[in-house]
Amino acid sequence: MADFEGTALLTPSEMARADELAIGQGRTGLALMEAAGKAVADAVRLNAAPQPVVVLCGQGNNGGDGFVVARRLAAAGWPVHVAFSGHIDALPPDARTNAEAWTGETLPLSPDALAGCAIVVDALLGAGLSRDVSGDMARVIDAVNRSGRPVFAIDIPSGVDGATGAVRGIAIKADRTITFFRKKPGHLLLPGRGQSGRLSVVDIGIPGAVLETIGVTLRQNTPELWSLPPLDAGGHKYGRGAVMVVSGGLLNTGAARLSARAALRIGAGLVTLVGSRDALQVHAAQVTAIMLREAAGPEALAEAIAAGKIDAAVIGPAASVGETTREASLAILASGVAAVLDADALTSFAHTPDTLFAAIARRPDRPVVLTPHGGEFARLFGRIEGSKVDQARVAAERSGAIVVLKGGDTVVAAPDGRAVINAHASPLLATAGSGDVLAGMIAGLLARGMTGLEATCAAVWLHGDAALRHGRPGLVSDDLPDLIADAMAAITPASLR
Ligand SMILES: NC(=O)C1=CN([C@@H]2O[C@H](COP(=O)(O)OP(=O)(O)OC[C@H]3O[C@@H](n4cnc5c(N)ncnc54)[C@H](O)[C@@H]3O)[C@@H](O)[C@H]2O)[C@@H](O)CC1
Ligand SMILES: Nc1ncnc2c1ncn2[C@@H]1O[C@H](COP(=O)(O)OP(=O)(O)O)[C@@H](O)[C@H]1O
Ligand SMILES: [K+]
Repeated sequence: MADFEGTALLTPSEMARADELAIGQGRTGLALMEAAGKAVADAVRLNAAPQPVVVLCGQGNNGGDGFVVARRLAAAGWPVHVAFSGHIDALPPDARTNAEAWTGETLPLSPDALAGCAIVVDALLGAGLSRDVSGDMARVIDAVNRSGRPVFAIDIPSGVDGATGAVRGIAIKADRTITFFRKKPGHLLLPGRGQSGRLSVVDIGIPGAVLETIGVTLRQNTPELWSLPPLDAGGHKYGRGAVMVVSGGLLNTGAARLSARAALRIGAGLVTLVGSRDALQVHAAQVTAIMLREAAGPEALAEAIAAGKIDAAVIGPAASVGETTREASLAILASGVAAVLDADALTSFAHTPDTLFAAIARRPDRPVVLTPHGGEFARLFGRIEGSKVDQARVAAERSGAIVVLKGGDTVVAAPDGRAVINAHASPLLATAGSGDVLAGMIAGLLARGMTGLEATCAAVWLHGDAALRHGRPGLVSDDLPDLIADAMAAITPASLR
């Protein structure tokens, strides 16, 4: 995976380390704080003509940034007051310096401090959030959220956990969040993403090189992380890879067909639906470019894989839960082709996850991708503590597979600990069958020869992009495969299409 550092996500403790490293290289904490406060003050000033602002300052360096914002807005002629409860003496040194430099009005931190202000700057809590918000601070946050006034959050909306995106008790609902150096997982994971509003990242003078020392393993999913394989002028369909999708039975064929259409659209050279004769008769009435092959039972599947020179297989969409799907999944895994296990294939191993993980471990040379939504994840992996990123990472390590923990904040994790958060998606995807499309897209890119993590991240991003392209209500999963072409075109230079 390309190492594009702009996509790096830093947990609050990694950010503190970045801060330390920058200070070790000659920056001062005070200069970083000044740059942070300036960036926020500039964002407020760009937004509107001067109007009354309240800056809510907490007891740490986030509050220190707030005092810088207050000073700078006041110097620019804006009416500003600060709301702060606590002892200036108890502030960390840089925050204290800035609190002492503030010569304007300071009110106690309470909902009354909002009176008469048109804009709120939230500098209550940032990376130092360490417990649930309660008491006076909770009351102020509640009053801000009810006030309807525009809120600029410094670093992260107060009350949102920067590592997990969780709301700790209560959190500011910001219109804009200005963070420093790099985004934090809590800006992308839900519900934190929803609390952050429009997010901007500003450079405050921390050198990018510190990322190498920190050893970042979490990134945001963007096209900078992967590239689609170029088409070869002399290429033929076999060179673009063959995908097999295992069909459900007579009355459950639609899901596999969605996967197959998606695999073909994303560029696999050949796609074959395999299943029982009666299921194939239904498919035959629906598909044209997709091929059909009768194969019932694990031996027949293995033969179909060999005969079709299959590169990647999908099993799970409406496959039915139980012995048949379990055995078919094991046959696919034993064959050594790249495999995407979705939906019923995952649930079929709910009581025997170790059988699945052992089958994956037997052929470590090829990628296996598991694509559970939250329910399927819990059935297969049980309860795992921590953030969505932590959970996906533990599951990937335990299973030896790339795990796609789906939802509005899909996390992709690899067994080696690399993980990616996807925020490029639309809630329109919460519709029956959209996961089946994703499974087919991943398989299509695996068949085209992309590595496991790159294929998976690319498919997740393009899947989200396809839904965003629909651009209006009423998306059904049948629409998605046909939107993939435009999604791919938008990131492919014309010369390579
Ligand atoms: N790391 C960096 O590179 C930089 C950090 N800066 C700012 O510094 C912030 C981090 O500063 P700090 O580490 O001092 O942390 P914070 O300012 O986020 O807060 C720490 C303080 O809040 C208290 N606290 C924690 N949870 C609480 C809760 N639920 N209710 C009430 N009080 C609570 C803690 O006891 C501590 O006193 C960043 O978010 C950013 O805004 C900037 O000044 C620029 C540079
Ligand atoms: N609110 C949401 N915002 C963005 N994407 C979503 C949202 N809800 C679901 N999705 C995506 O839609 C797909 C749904 O997959 P899944 O739950 O397996 O559905 P199905 O089994 O019906 O195909 C996943 O890719 C998931 O990440
Ligand atoms: K904040």
